Amino acid sequence: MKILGIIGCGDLGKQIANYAINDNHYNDVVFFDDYSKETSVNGFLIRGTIESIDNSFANKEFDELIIAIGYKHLKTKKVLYEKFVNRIPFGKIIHSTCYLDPTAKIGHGCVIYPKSVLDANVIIKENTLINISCIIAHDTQVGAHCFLSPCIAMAGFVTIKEQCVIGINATIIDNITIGKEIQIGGGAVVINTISKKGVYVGNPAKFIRE
Ligand SMILES: CC(=O)SCCNC(=O)CCNC(=O)[C@H](O)C(C)(C)COP(=O)(O)OP(=O)(O)OC[C@H]1O[C@@H](n2cnc3c(N)ncnc32)[C@H](O)[C@@H]1OP(=O)(O)O
Repeated sequence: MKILGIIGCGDLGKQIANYAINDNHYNDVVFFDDYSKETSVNGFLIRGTIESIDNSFANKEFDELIIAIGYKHLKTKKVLYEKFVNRIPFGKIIHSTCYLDPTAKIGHGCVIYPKSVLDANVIIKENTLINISCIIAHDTQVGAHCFLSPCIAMAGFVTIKEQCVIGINATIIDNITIGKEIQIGGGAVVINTISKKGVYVGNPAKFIRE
């Protein structure tokens, strides 16, 4: 009996719970949430707030943790990961419909949604979420605490640093580096390395604001 603890019982938490159970990664899910007034969500117990996580783990109420906090709050997602990583094991869900080359490495706390493809030597660092149908080509690295929206295409030897948000259907050509805390808009085409923090949109992707 393996139980997943999920931080955040919103839409993202519900999706991850669905994959956890219906794709056979865990036998049960419990939630921790600071805002919900409910006692359960979709039939899964809300055990308490984030403050109750340590006690709950000590009482063996769950085995592994995953953080379901969305792209607007990646800093919080990082802070929570760092708060718990040295005392509670983080889980990982790679949906069974994904293709992963055997050389690809996925960090703890990651969730890879259905039909994504991760080719040879891809590295996904800890606590990162990859949405449906992303294509990540060989030798590309995605940093910790990132959020990749659906249908992103990344060519080979791309490096994405930590806490980046990549919008739906963005394309990133090969040998590009995207620095930390950068947001790429939906449908953008990134053809140059980007290091200044901020939001970039269009084809070719250009800076629009901090
Ligand atoms: C499963 C899921 O749902 S996962 C989530 C998927 N969602 C996404 O991928 C969302 C991606 N988000 C975007 O593309 C957003 O438009 C952002 C974050 C890039 C920008 O949002 P905002 O800061 O609110 O920008 P705003 O809407 O004010 O637009 C600013 C300017 O940039 C332009 N712009 C905004 N987004 C884009 C875009 N994706 N491509 C091209 N131009 C864009 C606007 O037309 C506007 O131009 P103007 O000043 O000439 O009128």
